[in-house]
Amino acid sequence: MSRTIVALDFSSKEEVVNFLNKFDKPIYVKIGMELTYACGLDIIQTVKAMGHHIFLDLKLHDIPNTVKGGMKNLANLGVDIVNVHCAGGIAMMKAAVEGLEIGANGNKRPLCIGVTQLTSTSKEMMNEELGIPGEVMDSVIKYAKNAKAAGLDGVVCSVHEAKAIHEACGDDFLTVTPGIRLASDSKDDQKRVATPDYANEQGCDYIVVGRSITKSEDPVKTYDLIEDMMK
Ligand SMILES: O=c1ccn([C@@H]2O[C@H](COP(=O)(O)O)[C@@H](O)[C@H]2O)c(=O)[nH]1
Repeated sequence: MSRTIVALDFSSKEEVVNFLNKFDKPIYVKIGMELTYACGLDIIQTVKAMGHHIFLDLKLHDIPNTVKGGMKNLANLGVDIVNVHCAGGIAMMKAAVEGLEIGANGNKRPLCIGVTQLTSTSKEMMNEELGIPGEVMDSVIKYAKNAKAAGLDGVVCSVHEAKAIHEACGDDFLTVTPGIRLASDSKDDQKRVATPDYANEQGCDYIVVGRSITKSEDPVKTYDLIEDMMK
């Protein structure tokens, strides 16, 4: 299966269908808050009917009981991955997994991963604005270990932390890495960025790519180029 997850950060079903119609094979896509808030969860069935794999990126972050209830209702949508913010703590992450297991009712549950430090967070921002001292790496590793202790299947992190996470949490603990840019791209709002070849070198399990593909002149060509770099 493809290790490139394309972020469908669009605001209408029409844009999504036009974009996906360019591809002649199933791909892995990410449905986040922009698309969900515009189209509702029904968009999942539209994308699934086209044969694509789905990472539902709603980043749940609330008290444990609320996250458990939320996950119970996300478990049966047929998506492959869901997520929470690790900042919600171990009890909240455990509740997320419990909710998924209840909702899946004996069927295979979606994988659940935790967002560590957002790839738009720099060391300066983390230290000064968020009040978390030290290196981003240390905070990310702490969150990853908590996620593993809570029974999560992996984390969202930047490429720069993926290798250390595998060392700390094991090779089968998933690292899903956004903040991917081609050498010629601008960084936009992302801070901890890397190229697809570097992601591959660092052993990232999946990369998440949005604008570099969706805003490219030829999205399929750019997708294929990125996929080649991940081989
Ligand atoms: O730490 C994170 C967590 C999630 N994202 C999401 O990934 C894509 C990246 O899009 P680009 O256009 O390639 O920057 C986007 O949907 C984010 O919500 C992230 O970037 N960083």
